[in-house]
Amino acid sequence: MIYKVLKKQNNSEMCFVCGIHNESGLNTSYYELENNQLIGVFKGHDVHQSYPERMHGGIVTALLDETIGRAVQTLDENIWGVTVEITVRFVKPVPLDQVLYTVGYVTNMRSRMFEGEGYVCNTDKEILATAKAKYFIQHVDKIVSDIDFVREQWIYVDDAKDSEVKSFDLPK
Ligand SMILES: CCCCCCCCCCCC(=O)SCCNC(=O)CCNC(=O)[C@H](O)C(C)(C)COP(=O)(O)OP(=O)(O)OC[C@H]1O[C@@H](n2cnc3c(N)ncnc32)[C@H](O)[C@@H]1OP(=O)(O)O
Repeated sequence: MIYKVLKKQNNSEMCFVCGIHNESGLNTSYYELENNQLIGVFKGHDVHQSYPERMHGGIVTALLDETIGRAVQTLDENIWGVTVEITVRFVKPVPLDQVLYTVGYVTNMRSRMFEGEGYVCNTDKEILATAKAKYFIQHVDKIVSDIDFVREQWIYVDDAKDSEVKSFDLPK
């Protein structure tokens, strides 16, 4: 299925998954899609490996955690959460040095918690890992208390290549 991009989400300064200045991180770019799903585009490198040529499962988990957690902002950009539970199924090895997608969406929204699901796939639409996760909703000033995170470290990155990113072909 092909889904149109509605909006690019911000990046952070130093988050392992989306931090633009985290040199060991994945530098993931996130786009909100027309079906309320969120897609992250990333590429792993040798610093992210477990066995040679495959991404570490903990890093795959971090990707899915962040992607599902961010997906809530496709519904309301002022909702922030912290993860309380995540379950991951590693379906196939996640390769390094190739562009891959991580997709997340909310499945259940309540007043203090939300739940969601997600997956990692390759550009041939093969699913490599899936996850379900649960988040506790908190005000961003409570999650990050010593700085104004949104004002100081939540950054819109206007990458030249973004204007070419108009849609994604996904498995579901
Ligand atoms: C930078 C880029 C950003 C990018 C954008 C954002 C993307 C986010 C994705 C990444 C997020 C992370 O990795 S966050 C990092 C990992 N996660 C964390 O650090 C969370 C650490 N845990 C905590 O801070 C705490 O446990 C809290 C805040 C979640 C809850 O503590 P608390 O406030 O003391 O409250 P507590 O009484 O324990 O629980 C409150 C209620 O929630 C329920 N509850 C608690 N845990 C669970 C649970 N697993 N499953 C069911 N229910 C639960 C309790 O039963 C209780 O219900 P009742 O009895 O009141 O009914």
